[in-house]
Amino acid sequence: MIIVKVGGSLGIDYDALCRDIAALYKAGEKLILVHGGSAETNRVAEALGHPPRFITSPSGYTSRFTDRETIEIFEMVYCGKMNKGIVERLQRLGVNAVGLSGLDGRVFEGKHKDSVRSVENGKVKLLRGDHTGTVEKVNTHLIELLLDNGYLPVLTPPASSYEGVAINVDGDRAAAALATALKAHTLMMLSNVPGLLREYPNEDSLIPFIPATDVESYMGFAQDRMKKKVLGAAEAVAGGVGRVIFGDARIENPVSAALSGKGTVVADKANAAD
Ligand SMILES: Nc1ncnc2c1ncn2[C@@H]1O[C@H](COP(=O)(O)OP(=O)(O)OP(=O)(O)O)[C@@H](O)[C@H]1O
Repeated sequence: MIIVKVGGSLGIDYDALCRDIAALYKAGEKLILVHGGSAETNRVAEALGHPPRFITSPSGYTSRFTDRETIEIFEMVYCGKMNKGIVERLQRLGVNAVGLSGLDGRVFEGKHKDSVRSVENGKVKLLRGDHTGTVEKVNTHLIELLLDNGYLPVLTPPASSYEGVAINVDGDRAAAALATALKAHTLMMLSNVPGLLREYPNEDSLIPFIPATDVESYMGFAQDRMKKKVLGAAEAVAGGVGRVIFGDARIENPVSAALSGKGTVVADKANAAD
């Protein structure tokens, strides 16, 4: 089982990604696709007159402040335009893809965090009315039903809170929780960079390998949004996933390239070249 998480940053080639996924699926590979949609959400939010607001937590993680209006815009883009765009591409390629958010069948569940701490001008502020959380539970039953019947699940945030409220969750960590729950041998996180860069944004400074026992010590190379990917990778390998690969989604055959070892591979030495 391979879990492919593709981001929503500018430059990602969804046509190339879907062609590659369709070929692998037809060759008998069991795959699940998880996707983001951040850049398009920012664009639509601006156009609707409700521009995005990003906050930095005291521990240095960046996230989107998600009030009720923002979660509705988020759903329009992630569950609507992005999810159906990918499902349509896969259907055209003859793959019976089914698009679901974490709310559907409560595939992704977690605790609703209504207030969040944000560092602004050196001061910590408490902001209320946030619709965010972290995936704590993955309900694999619906996913297994789909996989067992030949469908390819295409999943996206938001998740469901335990009370059934939509919550914005990080897609990388949701994919890590899914890979752990399904005991996937490979989780890949594809984005608009070749992998984890030692000197971001210098693309020649790619870190090719990170030992699974030592992921946290590479956290210092990741800035802003990349931190969640490194955190998700650490969670996945700690949860028993064989290897995590940070790969490039701007290229032809992005999944096959990552499978062949391109990008940053996080694994025990033994699993690195599965
Ligand atoms: N050391 C680093 N190596 C590589 N990328 C880095 C590094 N530090 C920061 N980044 C940034 O992290 C970004 C990837 O994270 P981002 O969350 O934007 O991607 P995504 O997964 O495509 O988005 P989405 O939230 O829509 O799923 C890169 O585009 C890059 O700008």
